[in-house]
Amino acid sequence: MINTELNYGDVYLVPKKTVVDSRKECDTSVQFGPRRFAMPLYAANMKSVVDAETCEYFARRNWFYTMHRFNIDAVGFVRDMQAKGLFASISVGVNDDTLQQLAALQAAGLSPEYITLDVANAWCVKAEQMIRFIKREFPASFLIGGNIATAEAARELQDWGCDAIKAGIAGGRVCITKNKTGFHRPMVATVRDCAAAVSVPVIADGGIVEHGDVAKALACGASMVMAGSLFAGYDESAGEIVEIDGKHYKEYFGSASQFNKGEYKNVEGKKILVEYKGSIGRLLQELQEDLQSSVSYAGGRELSALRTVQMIAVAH
Ligand SMILES: NC(=O)C1=CN([C@@H]2O[C@H](COP(=O)(O)OP(=O)(O)OC[C@H]3O[C@@H](n4cnc5c(N)ncnc54)[C@H](OP(=O)(O)O)[C@@H]3O)[C@@H](O)[C@H]2O)C=CC1
Ligand SMILES: Nc1nc2c(ncn2[C@@H]2O[C@H](COP(=O)(O)O)[C@@H](O)[C@H]2O)c(=O)[nH]1
Repeated sequence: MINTELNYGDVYLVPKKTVVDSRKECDTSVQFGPRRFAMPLYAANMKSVVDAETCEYFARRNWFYTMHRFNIDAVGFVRDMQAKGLFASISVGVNDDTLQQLAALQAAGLSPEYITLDVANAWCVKAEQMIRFIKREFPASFLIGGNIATAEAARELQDWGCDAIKAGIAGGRVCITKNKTGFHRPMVATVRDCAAAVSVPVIADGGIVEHGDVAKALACGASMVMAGSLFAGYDESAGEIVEIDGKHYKEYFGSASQFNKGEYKNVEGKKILVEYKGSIGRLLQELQEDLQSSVSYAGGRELSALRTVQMIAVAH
Protein backbone atom coordinates (compact mmCIF):
# COMPACT_ATOMS: atom_id res chain seq x y z
CA MET A 1 0.00 0.00 0.00
CA ILE A 2 1.41 3.41 -0.99
CA ASN A 3 0.37 6.43 1.09
CA THR A 4 -0.37 9.79 -0.51
CA GLU A 5 1.19 12.63 1.48
CA LEU A 6 0.88 16.36 0.99
CA ASN A 7 3.00 19.47 0.73
CA TYR A 8 2.04 23.03 1.68
CA GLY A 9 0.94 23.79 -1.88
CA ASP A 10 -1.61 20.94 -1.78
CA VAL A 11 -3.56 22.25 1.23
CA TYR A 12 -5.47 25.30 2.46
CA LEU A 13 -6.86 26.40 5.83
CA VAL A 14 -10.62 26.86 6.31
CA PRO A 15 -11.57 30.30 7.75
CA LYS A 16 -13.31 30.79 11.09
CA LYS A 17 -15.17 33.82 12.47
CA THR A 18 -12.76 36.72 13.05
CA VAL A 19 -12.90 38.10 16.59
CA VAL A 20 -10.51 41.06 16.30
CA ASP A 21 -11.34 44.53 14.96
CA SER A 22 -7.94 44.93 13.35
CA ARG A 23 -5.23 42.51 12.24
CA LYS A 24 -2.88 44.59 14.40
CA GLU A 25 -4.51 42.98 17.45
CA CYS A 26 -3.16 39.56 16.44
CA ASP A 27 0.02 38.61 18.28
CA THR A 28 2.65 36.73 16.27
CA SER A 29 5.16 36.38 19.08
CA VAL A 30 6.34 32.98 20.22
CA GLN A 31 8.10 31.62 23.30
CA PHE A 32 10.96 29.46 22.10
CA GLY A 33 13.29 28.10 24.75
CA PRO A 34 14.36 30.80 27.20
CA ARG A 35 13.22 33.73 25.03
CA ARG A 36 10.19 35.19 23.32
CA PHE A 37 10.57 36.17 19.66
CA ALA A 38 8.61 38.49 17.38
CA MET A 39 7.81 35.77 14.85
CA PRO A 40 7.73 31.95 14.71
CA LEU A 41 9.94 32.08 11.61
CA TYR A 42 13.69 32.28 11.06
CA ALA A 43 16.35 32.17 8.38
CA ALA A 44 18.04 28.85 7.57
CA ASN A 45 21.49 28.24 9.05
CA MET A 46 23.05 28.20 5.59
CA LYS A 47 26.20 30.03 4.49
CA SER A 48 24.35 31.73 1.62
CA VAL A 49 21.59 32.96 3.95
CA VAL A 50 23.17 34.04 7.24
CA ASP A 51 26.50 35.42 8.36
CA ALA A 52 27.47 37.14 11.61
CA GLU A 53 25.95 40.45 10.45
CA THR A 54 22.67 38.81 9.43
CA CYS A 55 22.47 37.10 12.80
CA GLU A 56 23.02 40.38 14.60
CA TYR A 57 20.39 42.05 12.38
CA PHE A 58 17.77 39.45 13.34
CA ALA A 59 18.71 39.31 17.02
CA ARG A 60 18.41 43.11 17.32
CA ARG A 61 14.88 42.91 15.89
CA ASN A 62 13.98 40.12 18.29
CA TRP A 63 13.79 37.48 15.56
CA PHE A 64 15.34 34.10 16.29
CA TYR A 65 18.41 33.16 14.25
CA THR A 66 20.96 30.36 14.07
CA MET A 67 24.45 30.94 12.72
CA HIS A 68 25.64 28.32 10.21
CA ARG A 69 28.44 25.91 11.16
CA PHE A 70 30.79 26.09 8.18
CA ASN A 71 34.33 27.34 8.91
CA ILE A 72 33.30 29.68 11.67
CA ASP A 73 35.03 30.69 14.86
CA ALA A 74 32.34 29.68 17.36
CA VAL A 75 34.20 31.25 20.29
CA GLY A 76 34.54 34.59 18.51
CA PHE A 77 30.92 34.53 17.37
CA VAL A 78 29.43 33.66 20.77
CA ARG A 79 31.67 36.13 22.57
CA ASP A 80 30.81 38.97 20.15
CA MET A 81 27.06 38.38 20.33
CA GLN A 82 26.98 38.10 24.10
CA ALA A 83 29.30 41.12 24.53
CA LYS A 84 26.72 43.11 22.53
CA GLY A 85 24.01 41.98 24.93
CA LEU A 86 22.48 39.66 22.31
CA PHE A 87 21.75 35.95 22.55
CA ALA A 88 24.13 33.50 20.89
CA SER A 89 22.76 30.72 18.70
CA ILE A 90 25.20 28.43 16.87
CA SER A 91 25.09 25.29 14.75
CA VAL A 92 27.28 22.22 15.15
CA GLY A 93 27.84 18.95 13.32
CA VAL A 94 28.71 15.46 14.52
CA ASN A 95 32.43 15.19 13.82
CA ASP A 96 35.70 16.00 15.59
CA ASP A 97 35.73 19.63 14.42
CA THR A 98 32.55 20.11 16.47
CA LEU A 99 34.12 18.51 19.54
CA GLN A 100 37.04 20.91 19.17
CA GLN A 101 34.72 23.91 18.87
CA LEU A 102 32.75 22.84 21.92
CA ALA A 103 35.96 22.32 23.91
CA ALA A 104 37.13 25.80 22.89
CA LEU A 105 33.83 27.29 24.06
CA GLN A 106 34.18 25.55 27.42
CA ALA A 107 37.79 26.67 27.77
CA ALA A 108 36.66 30.24 27.13
CA GLY A 109 33.87 29.88 29.70
CA LEU A 110 31.19 30.48 27.04
CA SER A 111 27.78 28.87 26.78
CA PRO A 112 25.56 29.74 23.81
CA GLU A 113 21.89 30.23 24.65
CA TYR A 114 20.94 28.01 21.68
CA ILE A 115 22.80 25.16 19.95
CA THR A 116 21.51 23.47 16.79
CA LEU A 117 22.81 20.06 15.83
CA ASP A 118 22.57 20.29 12.04
CA VAL A 119 22.92 17.14 9.93
CA ALA A 120 20.99 15.78 6.97
CA ASN A 121 19.59 12.80 8.89
CA ALA A 122 19.85 13.26 12.65
CA TRP A 123 18.25 9.89 13.28
CA CYS A 124 21.67 8.25 13.53
CA VAL A 125 24.14 7.04 16.14
CA LYS A 126 26.61 9.89 15.64
CA ALA A 127 23.89 12.45 16.26
CA GLU A 128 22.71 10.59 19.35
CA GLN A 129 26.23 10.63 20.79
CA MET A 130 26.65 14.35 20.06
CA ILE A 131 23.22 15.26 21.46
CA ARG A 132 23.93 13.39 24.70
CA PHE A 133 27.38 14.99 24.89
CA ILE A 134 26.03 18.53 24.40
CA LYS A 135 23.25 18.03 26.94
CA ARG A 136 25.84 16.88 29.46
CA GLU A 137 28.48 19.55 28.77
CA PHE A 138 26.20 22.52 27.99
CA PRO A 139 23.18 21.95 30.25
CA ALA A 140 22.16 25.61 30.12
CA SER A 141 21.94 25.68 26.31
CA PHE A 142 18.64 25.05 24.52
CA LEU A 143 19.44 22.20 22.15
CA ILE A 144 17.74 21.85 18.77
CA GLY A 145 18.33 18.60 16.89
CA GLY A 146 17.64 17.88 13.25
CA ASN A 147 16.70 17.00 10.71
CA ILE A 148 14.24 14.14 10.87
CA ALA A 149 10.93 13.36 9.16
CA THR A 150 9.05 10.70 11.10
CA ALA A 151 7.29 10.32 14.45
CA GLU A 152 9.64 7.53 15.51
CA ALA A 153 12.71 9.64 14.80
CA ALA A 154 11.21 12.64 16.61
CA ARG A 155 10.52 10.51 19.68
CA GLU A 156 14.10 9.23 19.71
CA LEU A 157 15.60 12.70 19.46
CA GLN A 158 13.38 13.83 22.31
CA ASP A 159 14.52 10.84 24.37
CA TRP A 160 18.18 11.64 23.62
CA GLY A 161 17.63 15.07 25.17
CA CYS A 162 16.70 17.53 22.41
CA ASP A 163 14.78 20.56 23.65
CA ALA A 164 13.36 21.12 20.15
CA ILE A 165 13.37 19.06 16.98
CA LYS A 166 13.80 20.25 13.42
CA ALA A 167 11.73 18.35 10.88
CA GLY A 168 12.07 18.31 7.11
CA ILE A 169 14.01 15.98 4.86
CA ALA A 170 14.69 16.91 1.26
CA GLY A 171 12.01 19.57 0.87
CA GLY A 172 14.33 22.54 0.37
CA ARG A 173 14.54 24.65 -2.78
CA VAL A 174 18.21 23.88 -3.43
CA CYS A 175 17.91 20.29 -2.26
CA ILE A 176 18.69 17.45 -4.64
CA THR A 177 18.56 14.70 -2.01
CA LYS A 178 15.26 13.37 -3.32
CA ASN A 179 16.62 13.19 -6.86
CA LYS A 180 19.91 11.57 -5.89
CA THR A 181 18.75 9.19 -3.15
CA GLY A 182 15.02 8.76 -3.65
CA PHE A 183 14.28 9.92 -0.10
CA HIS A 184 11.90 12.74 0.82
CA ARG A 185 8.74 13.29 2.80
CA PRO A 186 6.28 16.11 1.99
CA MET A 187 6.12 18.79 4.68
CA VAL A 188 2.49 18.56 5.79
CA ALA A 189 2.85 14.89 6.67
CA THR A 190 6.30 15.43 8.17
CA VAL A 191 5.29 18.26 10.47
CA ARG A 192 1.96 16.74 11.52
CA ASP A 193 3.49 13.37 12.41
CA CYS A 194 6.49 14.78 14.24
CA ALA A 195 4.56 17.43 16.18
CA ALA A 196 1.96 14.88 17.29
CA ALA A 197 4.66 12.51 18.50
CA VAL A 198 6.61 14.74 20.89
CA SER A 199 6.04 17.28 23.65
CA VAL A 200 9.00 19.50 22.70
CA PRO A 201 8.60 22.20 20.02
CA VAL A 202 8.96 21.12 16.39
CA ILE A 203 10.53 23.38 13.77
CA ALA A 204 9.22 22.94 10.22
CA ASP A 205 12.30 23.27 8.01
CA GLY A 206 12.23 23.87 4.26
CA GLY A 207 9.66 24.11 1.51
CA ILE A 208 8.24 27.53 2.36
CA VAL A 209 7.29 29.02 -1.01
CA GLU A 210 4.42 31.37 -0.18
CA HIS A 211 4.04 33.47 2.97
CA GLY A 212 0.86 31.54 3.80
CA ASP A 213 2.92 28.35 4.04
CA VAL A 214 4.14 29.63 7.42
CA ALA A 215 0.56 29.57 8.74
CA LYS A 216 0.05 26.13 7.21
CA ALA A 217 3.17 24.81 8.98
CA LEU A 218 1.92 26.20 12.30
CA ALA A 219 -1.49 24.66 11.64
CA CYS A 220 0.28 21.32 11.22
CA GLY A 221 1.66 21.71 14.74
CA ALA A 222 5.00 23.42 14.19
CA SER A 223 6.11 25.92 16.86
CA MET A 224 8.73 27.50 14.62
CA VAL A 225 9.44 27.57 10.89
CA MET A 226 12.84 27.70 9.19
CA ALA A 227 13.20 29.02 5.64
CA GLY A 228 16.15 29.46 3.31
CA SER A 229 15.10 30.70 -0.12
CA LEU A 230 12.50 33.04 1.40
CA PHE A 231 15.34 35.01 3.01
CA ALA A 232 17.84 34.76 0.12
CA GLY A 233 18.52 37.62 -2.29
CA TYR A 234 18.41 40.56 0.12
CA ASP A 235 21.10 43.04 1.13
CA GLU A 236 21.17 41.41 4.55
CA SER A 237 21.36 37.84 3.14
CA ALA A 238 24.82 36.35 3.12
CA GLY A 239 25.11 35.28 -0.57
CA GLU A 240 27.26 37.12 -3.09
CA ILE A 241 25.72 39.54 -5.61
CA VAL A 242 26.07 38.51 -9.28
CA GLU A 243 25.37 40.80 -12.27
CA ILE A 244 24.15 39.29 -15.54
CA ASP A 245 23.15 41.53 -18.47
CA GLY A 246 22.69 44.47 -16.12
CA LYS A 247 20.36 42.52 -13.80
CA HIS A 248 21.36 41.73 -10.24
CA TYR A 249 21.02 38.38 -8.50
CA LYS A 250 22.28 36.79 -5.31
CA GLU A 251 23.66 33.30 -4.93
CA TYR A 252 21.71 30.76 -2.90
CA PHE A 253 23.39 27.40 -2.44
CA GLY A 254 22.75 24.24 -0.44
CA SER A 255 24.89 23.32 2.55
CA ALA A 256 25.54 19.96 0.88
CA SER A 257 26.34 21.56 -2.49
CA GLN A 258 29.75 21.29 -4.10
CA PHE A 259 30.00 25.04 -3.66
CA ASN A 260 29.65 24.80 0.13
CA LYS A 261 31.68 21.62 0.52
CA GLY A 262 34.55 22.67 -1.72
CA GLU A 263 34.58 19.25 -3.39
CA TYR A 264 32.22 17.05 -5.41
CA LYS A 265 31.60 14.33 -2.80
CA ASN A 266 28.24 13.22 -1.45
CA VAL A 267 26.73 16.29 -3.06
CA GLU A 268 23.02 16.69 -2.22
CA GLY A 269 22.54 20.38 -2.89
CA LYS A 270 22.82 22.86 -5.74
CA LYS A 271 23.48 26.55 -6.29
CA ILE A 272 20.92 28.87 -7.87
CA LEU A 273 20.67 32.59 -8.51
CA VAL A 274 17.76 34.43 -6.92
CA GLU A 275 16.60 37.89 -7.90
CA TYR A 276 18.27 40.65 -5.87
CA LYS A 277 15.55 42.36 -3.84
CA GLY A 278 17.23 45.12 -1.83
CA SER A 279 16.70 45.53 1.90
CA ILE A 280 14.97 42.78 3.86
CA GLY A 281 13.07 45.11 6.19
CA ARG A 282 9.93 45.32 4.05
CA LEU A 283 9.80 41.48 3.76
CA LEU A 284 9.95 41.04 7.53
CA GLN A 285 7.13 43.53 8.02
CA GLU A 286 5.01 41.88 5.31
CA LEU A 287 5.59 38.40 6.76
CA GLN A 288 4.39 39.66 10.13
CA GLU A 289 1.34 41.38 8.63
CA ASP A 290 0.45 38.26 6.64
CA LEU A 291 0.73 36.05 9.72
CA GLN A 292 -1.40 38.48 11.75
CA SER A 293 -3.99 38.14 8.98
CA SER A 294 -3.72 34.34 9.14
CA VAL A 295 -4.40 34.42 12.89
CA SER A 296 -7.47 36.61 12.30
CA TYR A 297 -8.84 34.13 9.72
CA ALA A 298 -8.20 31.38 12.27
CA GLY A 299 -10.61 33.15 14.61
CA GLY A 300 -8.07 34.02 17.28
CA ARG A 301 -5.67 36.59 18.64
CA GLU A 302 -2.62 34.39 19.06
CA LEU A 303 -0.71 31.82 17.05
CA SER A 304 -2.37 28.97 18.96
CA ALA A 305 -5.58 29.71 17.00
CA LEU A 306 -3.92 28.26 13.90
CA ARG A 307 -3.81 24.84 15.57
CA THR A 308 -7.61 24.81 15.73
CA VAL A 309 -8.40 25.27 12.05
CA GLN A 310 -9.42 22.65 9.57
CA MET A 311 -6.99 21.86 6.78
CA ILE A 312 -8.28 20.70 3.41
CA ALA A 313 -6.52 19.17 0.44
CA VAL A 314 -7.15 20.65 -3.00
CA ALA A 315 -7.23 18.63 -6.18
CA HIS A 316 -4.81 20.06 -8.78
N1 LIG B 1 17.31 19.03 5.43
C1 LIG B 1 17.73 18.22 4.50
O1 LIG B 1 16.95 17.51 3.87
C2 LIG B 1 19.19 18.10 4.19
C3 LIG B 1 20.08 18.99 4.68
N2 LIG B 1 21.41 18.92 4.37
C4 LIG B 1 22.32 19.89 4.94
O2 LIG B 1 23.60 19.75 4.39
C5 LIG B 1 24.61 19.88 5.38
C6 LIG B 1 25.50 18.67 5.36
O3 LIG B 1 24.80 17.61 5.96
P1 LIG B 1 25.50 16.25 6.37
O4 LIG B 1 25.96 15.58 5.12
O5 LIG B 1 24.63 15.46 7.26
O6 LIG B 1 26.68 16.75 7.26
P2 LIG B 1 28.20 16.47 7.14
O7 LIG B 1 28.63 16.59 5.73
O8 LIG B 1 28.82 17.35 8.15
O9 LIG B 1 28.27 14.96 7.59
C7 LIG B 1 28.27 14.67 8.92
C8 LIG B 1 28.94 13.34 9.18
O10 LIG B 1 27.95 12.33 9.09
C9 LIG B 1 28.30 11.40 8.08
N3 LIG B 1 27.12 11.17 7.29
C10 LIG B 1 26.40 12.10 6.64
N4 LIG B 1 25.38 11.52 6.01
C11 LIG B 1 25.47 10.21 6.28
C12 LIG B 1 24.73 9.09 5.91
N5 LIG B 1 23.65 9.22 5.10
N6 LIG B 1 25.08 7.89 6.38
C13 LIG B 1 26.14 7.75 7.18
N7 LIG B 1 26.91 8.77 7.56
C14 LIG B 1 26.59 9.98 7.11
C15 LIG B 1 29.36 12.05 7.25
O11 LIG B 1 30.26 11.06 6.76
P3 LIG B 1 30.38 10.78 5.18
O12 LIG B 1 30.34 12.12 4.51
O13 LIG B 1 31.67 10.08 5.06
O14 LIG B 1 29.21 9.91 4.82
C16 LIG B 1 30.03 12.96 8.21
O15 LIG B 1 31.03 12.30 8.92
C17 LIG B 1 23.88 20.13 6.69
O16 LIG B 1 23.88 21.52 6.94
C18 LIG B 1 22.49 19.64 6.44
O17 LIG B 1 21.52 20.38 7.16
C19 LIG B 1 21.88 17.93 3.54
C20 LIG B 1 21.04 17.02 2.99
C21 LIG B 1 19.62 17.00 3.32
N1 LIG C 1 18.90 18.27 0.64
C1 LIG C 1 19.48 19.42 0.98
N2 LIG C 1 18.83 20.24 1.83
C2 LIG C 1 19.46 21.35 2.17
C3 LIG C 1 20.71 21.70 1.69
N3 LIG C 1 21.08 22.87 2.23
C4 LIG C 1 20.08 23.23 3.04
N4 LIG C 1 19.09 22.32 2.99
C5 LIG C 1 17.81 22.34 3.69
O1 LIG C 1 16.93 23.25 3.00
C6 LIG C 1 16.35 24.13 3.96
C7 LIG C 1 15.90 25.44 3.33
O2 LIG C 1 14.87 25.16 2.40
P1 LIG C 1 14.08 26.30 1.60
O3 LIG C 1 13.06 25.56 0.82
O4 LIG C 1 13.48 27.19 2.63
O5 LIG C 1 15.04 27.01 0.73
C8 LIG C 1 17.45 24.29 4.98
O6 LIG C 1 17.00 24.81 6.21
C9 LIG C 1 17.96 22.86 5.09
O7 LIG C 1 17.19 22.06 5.95
C10 LIG C 1 21.35 20.84 0.78
O8 LIG C 1 22.45 21.09 0.27
N5 LIG C 1 20.69 19.71 0.45
